[in-house]
Amino acid sequence: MDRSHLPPTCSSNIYCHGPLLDTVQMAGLYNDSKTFVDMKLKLSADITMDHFHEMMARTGSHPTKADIQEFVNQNFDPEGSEFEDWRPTDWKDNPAFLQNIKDPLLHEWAADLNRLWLQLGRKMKPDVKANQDLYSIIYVDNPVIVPGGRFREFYYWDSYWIIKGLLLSEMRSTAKGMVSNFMDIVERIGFIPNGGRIYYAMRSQPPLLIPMVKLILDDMDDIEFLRQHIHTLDREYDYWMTNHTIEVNHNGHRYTLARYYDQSQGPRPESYKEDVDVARHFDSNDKKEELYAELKAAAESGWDFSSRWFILNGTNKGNLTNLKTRSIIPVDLNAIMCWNAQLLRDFHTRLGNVDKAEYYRNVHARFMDAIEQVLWHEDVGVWLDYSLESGRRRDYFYPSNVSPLWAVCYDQARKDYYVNRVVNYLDKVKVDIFDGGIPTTFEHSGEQWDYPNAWPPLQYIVVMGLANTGQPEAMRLASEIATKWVRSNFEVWKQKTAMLEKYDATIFGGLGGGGEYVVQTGFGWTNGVIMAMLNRWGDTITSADAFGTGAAVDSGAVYGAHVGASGVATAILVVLASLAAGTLGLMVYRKRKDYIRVSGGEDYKLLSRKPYTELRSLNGASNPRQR
Ligand SMILES: OC[C@H]1O[C@H](O[C@H]2O[C@H](CO)[C@@H](O)[C@H](O)[C@H]2O)[C@H](O)[C@@H](O)[C@@H]1O
Repeated sequence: MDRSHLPPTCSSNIYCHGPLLDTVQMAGLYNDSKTFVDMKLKLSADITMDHFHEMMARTGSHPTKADIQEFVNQNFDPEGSEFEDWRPTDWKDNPAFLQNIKDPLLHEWAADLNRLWLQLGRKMKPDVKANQDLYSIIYVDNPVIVPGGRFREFYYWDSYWIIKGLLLSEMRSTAKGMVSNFMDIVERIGFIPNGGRIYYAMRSQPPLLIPMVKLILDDMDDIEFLRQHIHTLDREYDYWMTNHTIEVNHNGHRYTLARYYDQSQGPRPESYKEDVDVARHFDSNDKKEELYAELKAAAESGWDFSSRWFILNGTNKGNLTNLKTRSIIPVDLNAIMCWNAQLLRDFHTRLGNVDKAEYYRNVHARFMDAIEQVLWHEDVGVWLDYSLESGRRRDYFYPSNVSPLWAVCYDQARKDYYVNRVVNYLDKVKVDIFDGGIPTTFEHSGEQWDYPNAWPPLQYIVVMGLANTGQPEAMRLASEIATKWVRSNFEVWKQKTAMLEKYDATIFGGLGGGGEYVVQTGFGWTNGVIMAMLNRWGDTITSADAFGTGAAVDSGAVYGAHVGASGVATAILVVLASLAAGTLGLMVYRKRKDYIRVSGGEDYKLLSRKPYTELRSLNGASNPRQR
């Protein structure tokens, strides 16, 4: 397909396309390509371009790395220059959900996580609004909680779990402010970009704004907020229906289903060199542009990158040159679209908009049917992604295969049947054999959304999807997975005093890795997911099993086994052992709290006795020139 008529990733000839971006990014000045595109211009874009042309003329268009570094130093301020100090005014140190957590170590940890919001808040300087052209950050009125590390701006789908956590922390005005920002952005841009930077403005991320509003309404029941923004929610949904759906012919019927897509030219500015290097594999400009589109569509999915989007001879083998994201119908995106339609139906019903409610009832029914007919597989007992290339299912394990449970997009009249089949499926693929959580896939490609990495949002989708069915076997499995996840995250916290964006499913307390940047700390969605799990299972999860090992065995199961085998005396011993381990652990844990680790680009650095307030400035100093 000819893509030459498409716009660049944004109009800025500094941050999104053109010779300056190409020259600086291809010089590889920084360990992380995102560093440069997050820097602030010292002077206007025009003057900066003049300086760039002068530098090119002076060097005969062959500048050395030192020339380019000098040009950047003279014309740009470091990344992070857009923020001013901000302490969330609604933060409190003892939100009620902490009382649900019985284990003393986990209780203390949850209080620490609550404190982490103070490090992850970002408020823009007024100058960003006045001089937007000098910045790549997209101006928003209200402060936001960011994921952390290199992710200094809002991220669309991350915000769902961040808001979940904020509401547990009773930071209602921060949570509502973030949702208000999104409403404003939909009105200004027409949809929500992948993240809060102009270089993300031609692609989105999994559409979770409508579920975010549901979180807000469940917490505050603010019908006026809903009334004020309902048209914006309609608009966001329309954007996805218009730009991301496709007709699928299946068994003689036509179904409308959603996929990730891209409508821009060029590499991702924030990973420019990485994309250009992969594109060298292709000889024509058209083929390179096709690759860039697949890379950007994969980034839109939130799973950047994964063998989930590889198609090679009909399989999921291969590498980034085999990306075919746009040719795959993903279960989770369609489950979310279906869920959104149901939520919009409910919202309009509450507001008395009968016609709109009826419209969304129809949309929801069509998604339910399409998901059932095209994505559900009776013989496998689960939903599977679908390849538009082959017209066949992709029978590979992904946690997203069970996302219709989370989104409640299956026939409720046959709930027990679906839930039993899905529990059997999870049993068959042995999701429970991993010590550190559920892996993203079973493919070891080296990409970050592949084996052995385990990601917080995926654990949440599986766990809450199972738990919310109310079916005993599903709830037992949910509590088992949640216990394992909490303990493994806690193990990392004990070792590094850090929450990570991803972990290693195969190792209890293992760190995630792979992909194109080092594992990041912070971390917005990780904190939100742990808080949600502790809130729900805090009365039963213990930080270690009865033997104090923290091994990935559900404590309830261990307790039950002992009661069955040796009677009440053993049970009492087990409980006493747990309490002793908890108290001892708390003492050790308190001692360790003098240390904080941050990701400093290459690896963890131990920074002894740094108070939390310094963490933010340390995180902001990831520019090598500043170290
Ligand atoms: O810079 C590379 C990519 O980084 C982001 O992706 C990862 O972090 C996001 C923030 O936590 C998360 O939403 C995403 O699922 C991760 O894979 C960014 O979203 C990508 O667009 C970007 O290319």
